[in-house]
Amino acid sequence: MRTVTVGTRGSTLALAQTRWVIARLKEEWPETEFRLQTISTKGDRNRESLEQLAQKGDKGFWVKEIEDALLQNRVDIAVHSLKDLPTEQPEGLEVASIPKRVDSRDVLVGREGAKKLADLPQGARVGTSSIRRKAFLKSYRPDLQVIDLRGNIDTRLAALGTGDYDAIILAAAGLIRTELRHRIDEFIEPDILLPAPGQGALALETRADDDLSIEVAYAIHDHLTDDRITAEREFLAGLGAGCMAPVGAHATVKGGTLTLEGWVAALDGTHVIRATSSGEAGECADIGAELAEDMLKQGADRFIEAARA
Ligand SMILES: NCc1[nH]cc(CCC(=O)O)c1CC(=O)O
Repeated sequence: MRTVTVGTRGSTLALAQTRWVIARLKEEWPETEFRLQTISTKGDRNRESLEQLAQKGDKGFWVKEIEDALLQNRVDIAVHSLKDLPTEQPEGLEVASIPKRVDSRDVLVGREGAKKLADLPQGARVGTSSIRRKAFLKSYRPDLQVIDLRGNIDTRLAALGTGDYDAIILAAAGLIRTELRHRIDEFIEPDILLPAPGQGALALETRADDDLSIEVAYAIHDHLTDDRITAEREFLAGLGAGCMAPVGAHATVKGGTLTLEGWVAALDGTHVIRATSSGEAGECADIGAELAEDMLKQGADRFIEAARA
């Protein structure tokens, strides 16, 4: 029996999504043995300074050590939240497979009596560490106090219990995958809070010359998800931005036509540039690149620069 080692971070979410991936792979490859290997990343160890890491241009702080393990043959397939994976792969590695996406929306989890974004009292305290969520929330409701909230899902849910926050905003996918769907009070529609590029999707990364692992991973590839996230990520890359930018992107496909919506915001939410672009789903990369160009012409670069400074 051949053995494929699957590597991921040690967080509850990383483990849940990797167990799901292994179960799906096992269905496709019943004769293969899958071994789960956890790897700690800089992002796991430096929770306090993610913004600093991002500002130094250190984009891969959730994935670097896992990519090293791939390159050194310690793991064969790496499972990442696509949202955390830089838009370019290092030499020798590739994204071999994009499994079917779950819900890409952001959600609100509230305290007693604070169960919907629109119904939060004037000046309510909302916890999130994402500058994208912060900017879009301030644009929608300038009265809200957006307060920094870091850590993994368990830490953030626990913070809600301390009374320091009226509500927190998280990705639906993280709660769904860790069997915490019952904690969701509101799914926030993309016309209010446009999700991060790739949110709710996973990426299976392999060595570019490891044909066997590529074949194994590709068995759970989902073409529709791939078209959508390709458009979203090309948009992000075209803006010259990374996962810590005030940028949202969300693609949908209907009858072969892909529609990509993109937003770029000022950090304080006082300005949001919004645009959409559509075309044949097969042209997903071009649709993303064109939307980025369009947004840069509209002055989006000053907001991306401001976020970097
Ligand atoms: N940056 C952390 C991160 N990376 C992926 C997810 C959620 C799962 C996903 O978007 O696929 C989260 C947590 C969150 O944003 O609430």
